[in-house]
Amino acid sequence: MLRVNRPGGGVRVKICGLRTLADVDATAKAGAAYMGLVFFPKSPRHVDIDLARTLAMAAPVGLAKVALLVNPDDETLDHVLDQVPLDMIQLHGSETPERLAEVRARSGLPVMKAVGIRTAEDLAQLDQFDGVADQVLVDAKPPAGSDRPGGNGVGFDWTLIADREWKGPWMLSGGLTPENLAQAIAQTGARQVDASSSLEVVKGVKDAAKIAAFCAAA
Ligand SMILES: O=C(O)c1ccccc1N[C@@H]1O[C@H](COP(=O)(O)O)[C@@H](O)[C@H]1O
Repeated sequence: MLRVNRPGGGVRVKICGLRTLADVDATAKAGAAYMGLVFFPKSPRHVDIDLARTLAMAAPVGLAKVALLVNPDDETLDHVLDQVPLDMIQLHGSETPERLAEVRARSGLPVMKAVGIRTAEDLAQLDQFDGVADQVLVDAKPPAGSDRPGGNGVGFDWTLIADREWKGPWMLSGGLTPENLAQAIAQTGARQVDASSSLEVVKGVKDAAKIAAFCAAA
């Protein structure tokens, strides 16, 4: 079975939804590879441009700064790119492969595309982006009634991707916790993982001990 993003070391971690300098510090100290900044006003993890810039400027070398955007127009994209030093864009809306290519060209950055999975029918979406996006973020579909496309703390049936042969790099997310991470990795073969909700004391407020526990579990 071919698994492309298996560099041979440990599993790389993304901690998403950072909102304070203490979060950046905890994420760096725990050994995460990526930190995510959420630019989605309906999210409890939303950061405005000034805070995002402050947090990104505080990231040490080796901690990649990822901007999470949902169906951004060019004006929004340019504003974020002009103000915040970034290493990657995460598109978490209903962007098409064509829009992804535009965002990559406009930003000059690698683009990770989130795909929501609930049933086997959703795997067609993965086929659309696997090997096309610089990374695919394999997330759970939001539950009915949610006002955001991710960050809901829900998972999906990992057996749906257990035997998949990947064309490009990918990352697993959706309801991952320090407690279920080992099983998620064993079942899917993921070499990169992303979490947000389970690492909070209340929505939008990260906990350094939980961040450390998640990275240790990875
Ligand atoms: O975190 C959010 O609020 C958010 C808002 C809009 C789109 C995506 C969001 N978060 C991403 O969702 C996944 C799963 O998060 P969780 O661990 O289940 O809470 C994660 O990749 C976040 O980057």
